Amino acid sequence: MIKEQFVVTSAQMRDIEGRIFAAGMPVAALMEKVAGLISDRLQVIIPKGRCVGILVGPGHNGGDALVVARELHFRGYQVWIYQPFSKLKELTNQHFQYAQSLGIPCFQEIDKVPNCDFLIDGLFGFGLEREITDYIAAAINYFNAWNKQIFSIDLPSGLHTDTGEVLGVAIRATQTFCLGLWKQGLLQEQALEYIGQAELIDFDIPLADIDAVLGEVPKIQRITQTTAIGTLPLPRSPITHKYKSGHLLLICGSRRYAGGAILTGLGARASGVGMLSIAVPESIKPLLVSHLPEALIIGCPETETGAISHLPLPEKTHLSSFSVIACGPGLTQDSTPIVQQVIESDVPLILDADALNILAQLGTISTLKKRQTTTVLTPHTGEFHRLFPDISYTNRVKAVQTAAAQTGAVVLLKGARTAISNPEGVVWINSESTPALARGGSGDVLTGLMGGLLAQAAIKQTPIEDVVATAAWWHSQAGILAAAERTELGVDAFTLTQYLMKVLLDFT
Ligand SMILES: NC(=O)C1=CN([C@@H]2O[C@H](COP(=O)(O)OP(=O)(O)OC[C@H]3O[C@@H](n4cnc5c(N)ncnc54)[C@H](OP(=O)(O)O)[C@@H]3O)[C@@H](O)[C@H]2O)[C@@H](O)CC1
Ligand SMILES: Nc1ncnc2c1ncn2[C@@H]1O[C@H](COP(=O)(O)OP(=O)(O)O)[C@@H](O)[C@H]1O
Ligand SMILES: [K+]
Repeated sequence: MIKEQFVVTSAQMRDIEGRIFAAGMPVAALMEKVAGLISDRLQVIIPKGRCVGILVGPGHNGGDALVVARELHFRGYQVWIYQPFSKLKELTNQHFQYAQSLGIPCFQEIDKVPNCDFLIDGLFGFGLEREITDYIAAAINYFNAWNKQIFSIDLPSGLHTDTGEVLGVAIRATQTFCLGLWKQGLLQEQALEYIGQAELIDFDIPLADIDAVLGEVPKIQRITQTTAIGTLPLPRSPITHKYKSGHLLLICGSRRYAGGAILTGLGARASGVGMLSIAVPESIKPLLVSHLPEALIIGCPETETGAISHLPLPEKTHLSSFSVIACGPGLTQDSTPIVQQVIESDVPLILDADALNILAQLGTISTLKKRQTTTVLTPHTGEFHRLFPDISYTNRVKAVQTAAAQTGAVVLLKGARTAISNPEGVVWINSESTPALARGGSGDVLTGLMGGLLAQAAIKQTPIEDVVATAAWWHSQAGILAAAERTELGVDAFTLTQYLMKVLLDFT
């Protein structure tokens, strides 16, 4: 595990830091080390000599900010301090006294602070536990209204460390310097607009202390390039053959949504899967053949609305001849029998889009209870709510953990920060993506890509949730790459499929 992978709650961070102090590291020394690292980063970002306003809170977040204030002051920046609190923690108070003794202007009244272009937010860190109110809330609104660059220490002040919820009001940061280990709240979708650009400031927390605190609880991890690349079916064995690289069956599409079937097929193609079969209604079979000549297109009998009515598999090729089945994109809700059939099969299964809506109608938990093999659900928030009406997804980490535990499935909740959990509560969070993906069809691409990767993973016995996480990472990295070359408006789902391969060229 690399530092960038760990994700902690405020309680876990408190325990980890507690071990460091108990081992003899003086708190003041750690504060000096941490704030020194932040000062170094800021001196690279903020032009020399500029005016910098330091917002100081009552706890050690404020202590960090005061050390930063002192360091920038000595480096020639025009520093002032806003510190409206009457009761400061001991160490914070000492730093405050020293800053005043250096002649750094300090203000307690908000309307006295001079204007400046850069603010350092050291009001609250992972010690914030209750709603921010009255004059502190007013101050945060006041500084947000300046629309200047704000650099937050550890977390934007006002965000709940674990859920990312805004506790009354929160600083809208341009950049957030997260200290030591990623806080869970920074990886939650609802926090995104407050965090700005987030980066980790590593202050050499010993792995032994991390393991001692996180060891026994289910891991909540951040997907990184390292973890994702490590799960890819690369390099290939020189003596492999097409049946050793998995056989994926996609069941998708309808007369109304032919495009969804094509996009899912193209996502699967990009995964490198050895054999690809795609079951679609007979009437759109020619279309699929023309887009995916390498795939075996199975034309299915269709309902009068043009949905798949059942699989016409010839006797010899029954479902269990496939490594994985991915079912759902573009099916419409008129294809319940086929969804029931695949759920009742003993083949590893991905359910997406309309297959999820049908599953919700059939009864999520009761229907899936019968399954003994791998099931992956890939809802977006709307589908999630239909599947699990009683699970709140304010804390998306808790939401996927609960849904996975209830169903025994791996649950991927799509969004700006996609979260994945296995039934034991092991969570992956995809912390890098792009709003360019927020377009119809990009989810279909993910389903195909994921199906292809899972079909290949069966060979390597890779944990299912690791493969699902790699698919989410690969998919969003392709979106990021495409957006960089074509802007965030230029990533339609078909284009996205064309960028999937470029990602690997960049990273392998
Ligand atoms: N552990 C370490 O030594 C290290 C910590 N580090 C740094 O310290 C940060 C953690 O420090 P922390 O624990 O002091 O908490 P922090 O967030 O600064 O302040 C919370 C204080 O605010 C108060 N308060 C809370 N809610 C409030 C509200 N709504 N409105 C008003 N007041 C409110 C509350 O006081 P209370 O009123 O509850 O007595 C509490 O004392 C961490 O994020 C990192 O930046 C690093 O330097 C590494 C070494
Ligand atoms: N704001 C966003 N930022 C980053 N990724 C997003 C955002 N909104 C949606 N996505 C991603 O785009 C895809 C949308 O999938 P989905 O909603 O299923 O679309 P569709 O069903 O139309 O294919 C998902 O992978 C999701 O994670
Ligand atoms: K802060």
